[in-house]
Amino acid sequence: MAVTQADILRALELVKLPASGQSLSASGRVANVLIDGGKVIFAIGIDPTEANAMEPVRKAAESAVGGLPGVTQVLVGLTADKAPSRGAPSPAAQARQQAHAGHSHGPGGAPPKPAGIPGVKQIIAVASGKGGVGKSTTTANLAVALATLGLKVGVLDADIYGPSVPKIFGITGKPKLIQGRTLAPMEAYGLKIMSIGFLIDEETPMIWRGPMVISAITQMLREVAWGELDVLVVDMPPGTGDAQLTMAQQTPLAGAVIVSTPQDLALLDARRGVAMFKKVEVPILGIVENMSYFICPECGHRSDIFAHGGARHEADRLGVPFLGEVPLAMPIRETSDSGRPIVASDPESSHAKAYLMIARQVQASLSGSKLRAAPRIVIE
Ligand SMILES: Nc1ncnc2c1ncn2[C@@H]1O[C@H](COP(=O)(O)OP(=O)(O)OP(=O)(O)O)[C@@H](O)[C@H]1O
Repeated sequence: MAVTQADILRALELVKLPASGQSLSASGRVANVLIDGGKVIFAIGIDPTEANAMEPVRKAAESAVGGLPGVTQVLVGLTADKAPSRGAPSPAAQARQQAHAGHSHGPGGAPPKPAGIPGVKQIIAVASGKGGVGKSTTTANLAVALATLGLKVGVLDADIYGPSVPKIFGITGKPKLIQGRTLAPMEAYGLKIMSIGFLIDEETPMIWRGPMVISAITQMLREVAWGELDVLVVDMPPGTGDAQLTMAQQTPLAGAVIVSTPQDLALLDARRGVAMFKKVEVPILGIVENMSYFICPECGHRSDIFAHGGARHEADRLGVPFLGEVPLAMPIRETSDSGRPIVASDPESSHAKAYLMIARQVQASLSGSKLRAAPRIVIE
């Protein structure tokens, strides 16, 4: 007999919340229950600050529901997309409201910063205000370029909506479990690589991917044997919604690179991206203008099809560094889509040199910044 929502809630009565001892079913935190034959997927609503404390609850919920007759697979995610049922809005929602209202955090109101990853010196995010602007291509080439400069580099593909890093690096297969829950990262071009694409199957419904962000990012950051890294480059999900904000809050970021194309609409989204990171007090390392101008593959002629230079202008306006421009060029697309990022496969090309210039600037600003310090809490 197929499992029902009532069966699931009954099983979750046995799972207790650490602080109150209340049962998970009674807490009203269980949301987005999807039942597909023997497959059960649901989310547990939390404040982003509770992510670590609620991880054991998530695991207990998974095993409680996994024990029900007829259940073959269970996926449970912690989500801050939905405010928990305690009346107060989640910090993610508060931050978003403040972003709209143009307020900064009040006294003591800065969100607590997550702990760093042992062995990983600095973590940077590559983000974009909207999809399809070349964020993953930039992540991959920037990572190879940073390695070319002599750094030990890892790449974490946290783009829950379209994990494309495995394809860009030509990686197939699954990472190996090396101890308990710890995964060995995959390797390519001297980089350590982990992707959300290795952890969720392609059929996971889109609507459920947002709620997965906290548990997915926690797992990929803390349950992967990264070893010693100078820099871990995180390919963020595109956009500036709650999922992205939560991820920016939950990751101990030293800074963020924003990728934009030169069109006005993309720049508007890039501005939102800058605002999002500023809101959670992550320094903006700079803006990259991708697909800045077009190089004709036949004659090498350059055309500024989108009136290039918009991102440089926008960076000036926002008072953040402009890191450089990358042309819309066939070899970039071909190498990226065939698993050989151009900085690795044609390091002497002008395109690879554009990424190297960006990497040099990123390295320079990182060497001037340590991992984010804990926030200063002011009590007035
Ligand atoms: N500078 C460039 N020149 C030519 N093609 C490019 C360039 N940058 C990216 N592309 C191509 O554009 C497509 C989208 O790029 P990519 O996947 O990097 O974007 P994205 O912003 O990460 O997208 P998504 O939001 O879907 O994750 C890919 O086919 C990629 O090869």
